[in-house]
Amino acid sequence: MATMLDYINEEEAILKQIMMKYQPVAEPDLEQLTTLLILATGSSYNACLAAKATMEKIANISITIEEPYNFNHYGTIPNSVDAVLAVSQSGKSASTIDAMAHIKEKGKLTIALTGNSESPLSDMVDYLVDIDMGIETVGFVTKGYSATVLQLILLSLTIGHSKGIVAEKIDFYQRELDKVIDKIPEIIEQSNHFFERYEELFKVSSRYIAIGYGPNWGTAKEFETKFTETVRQPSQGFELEAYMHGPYLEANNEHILFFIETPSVNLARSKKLRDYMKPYVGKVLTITTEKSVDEGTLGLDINCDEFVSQLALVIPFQLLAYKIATTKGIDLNQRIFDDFDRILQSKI
Ligand SMILES: O=P(O)(O)OC[C@H]1O[C@](O)(CO)[C@@H](O)[C@@H]1O
Repeated sequence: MATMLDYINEEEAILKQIMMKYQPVAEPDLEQLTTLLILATGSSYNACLAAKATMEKIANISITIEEPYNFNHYGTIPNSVDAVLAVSQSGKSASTIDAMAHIKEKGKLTIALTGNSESPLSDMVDYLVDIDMGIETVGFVTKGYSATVLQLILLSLTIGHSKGIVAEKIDFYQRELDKVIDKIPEIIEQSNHFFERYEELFKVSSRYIAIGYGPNWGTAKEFETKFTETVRQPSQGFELEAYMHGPYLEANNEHILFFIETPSVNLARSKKLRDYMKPYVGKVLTITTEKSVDEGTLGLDINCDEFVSQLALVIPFQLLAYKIATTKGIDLNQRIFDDFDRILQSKI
């Protein structure tokens, strides 16, 4: 039976294959695109949040991401929206399918990004992008998450190309993406060592928090989803400034705080919060694309653009989720809440 770890180890090959196949083609449908509404839930929502700032920057577009169920019941589509993109790795999330069926009637350009070309989503839309990540049988998705982030960034390169955005920008991002993908095996190894260093602490910890900014707000939210699904103890991901508006008041010595950092105008603010919080929590750990400066830092040492750093920085959290769950004695192959989908029908 394939495990989460098997899929984490496949990420480099899958992402490389996606990069190799990618050709920026000008799509007439995407030429006028300036405002995009995205519908996605769970890890797919987090992947969209992680890709949002990068897509906006590359393609000169503005993006809003909505939870499909809420949007379907309470949302409205502003006239300014040019296209609606549904993202679902399995293609089976009922809320995403239902919302898209309604949107179809509104006459907007519809796009789907899914790993399931047999899904009803695929037939429904004007423009289909295959996540092209092969099979992932483990519900706690890892390679599918990373492939979704990459495909979203590549979609923005296609949009940018269709809008006539200069080729240098496309070349630059393709090179940056290749650089990060090449580093994946090393990141997995570094993350393993980091886990071993803190295994005894992780084994007994009961509250986990991750704080990120920009594209890594999405990484923090994916940490939250992954830890909740696997470690099954209170875990929350916050945007840097949002943590300072209430959540810090909960801090105590049972908390492990992960700071997700990469060079940015926001780095100094993250460091300031990190230094402030240190005496009030059990442990402050940093996961950064920079070099390690102390034992509490997992420094990936990748000199990459902030807008592709989310592809690197999520991998330690995927690995830690698997390893911490395992060291706590959780058997991730053992299905739980087996009747959930039958009763709640959140997946078709
Ligand atoms: O991307 P999909 O297939 O729509 O799934 C969304 C989410 O649903 C779940 O499978 C269960 O809620 C999550 O693990 C996943 O992130």
